Amino acid sequence: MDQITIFSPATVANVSCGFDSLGLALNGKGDKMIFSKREDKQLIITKIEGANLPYNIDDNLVGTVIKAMLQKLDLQLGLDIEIYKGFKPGSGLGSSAASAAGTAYAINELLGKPFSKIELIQFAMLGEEAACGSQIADNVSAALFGGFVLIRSYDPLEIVSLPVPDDLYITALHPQIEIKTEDARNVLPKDIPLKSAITQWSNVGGLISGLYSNDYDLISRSLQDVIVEPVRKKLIPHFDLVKNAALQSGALGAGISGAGPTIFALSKGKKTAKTVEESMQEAYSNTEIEFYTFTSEISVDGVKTIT
Ligand SMILES: Nc1ncnc2c1ncn2[C@@H]1O[C@H](COP(=O)(O)OP(=O)(O)O)[C@@H](O)[C@H]1O
Ligand SMILES: N[C@@H](CCOP(=O)(O)O)C(=O)O
Repeated sequence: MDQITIFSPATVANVSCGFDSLGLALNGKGDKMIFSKREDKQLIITKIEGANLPYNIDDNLVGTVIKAMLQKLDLQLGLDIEIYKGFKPGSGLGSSAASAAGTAYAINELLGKPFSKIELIQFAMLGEEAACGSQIADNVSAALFGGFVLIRSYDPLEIVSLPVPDDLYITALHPQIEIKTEDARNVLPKDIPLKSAITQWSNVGGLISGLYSNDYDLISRSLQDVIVEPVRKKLIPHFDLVKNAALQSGALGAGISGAGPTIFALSKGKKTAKTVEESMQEAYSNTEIEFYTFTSEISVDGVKTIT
């Protein structure tokens, strides 16, 4: 194989209660990337559309992921790389993860699949580290596996695929401001009260149980974050306004997508999700900040080959 074109989905990390542990993949929203072998051994980013990102291979996390994979195999490979970003970096929708997971998947395909899925996640996590300083696995695992995922353990890395109830829809409102994941991690508390920890891990258990049993009321009661959201919401203008609008119009729950600023809501059924989207839009249209919204199914597919 001399060339591969892939699609890598946008993802929502944390899903309220599962900081660094839960993630889901979005349907239809994501990045396209084309990797073409070169005669020589150079890695060249030839095109970037949709975002202002570094062309220098050592400054773009795509280069970090490729170099780690080639080094592991003691190989050299020349590539032209085209990156078409479907959404902006710093949006809370896993932009760095879409690039990192898409690159790990594509290079593995070009090399004849020498690596396991867990190894691909580990390479993609190096890309996340290059972007935000931490080897987080939630976005890249959701992007590579598709659906809803749980990071059961970071060391050793263990990913569990969770069921996705048929009627679960996600709505998102993206205020047009950028929040770097690294900055949003720096505001987090180092210690948390035991009472908050108990509430949080009980909600994670409740959410996962609700996904397995298709129990939307249980999912709804569990979509709460008492640890991260109270701190990070201060970085997102009018967060409570949008969250309340989503909840009042029938959403099961709402919260910060990844590190923000995107605000997400989960709903049962497309009709409710559309009503929720309209309410979120209406609430934000009275503010000074530009935004866009969308409603999506949760994608059962992860990164995939287009051609
Ligand atoms: N291919 C890439 N895709 C996205 N971001 C990249 C890429 N290469 C480097 N970066 C850098 O990573 C940072 C974005 O990552 P992050 O803050 O985690 O945003 P997001 O939440 O969208 O993933 C930016 O500083 C950006 O310049
Ligand atoms: N668990 C991470 C997820 C960051 O997601 P992103 O899409 O904002 O990069 C965190 O919350 O810091």
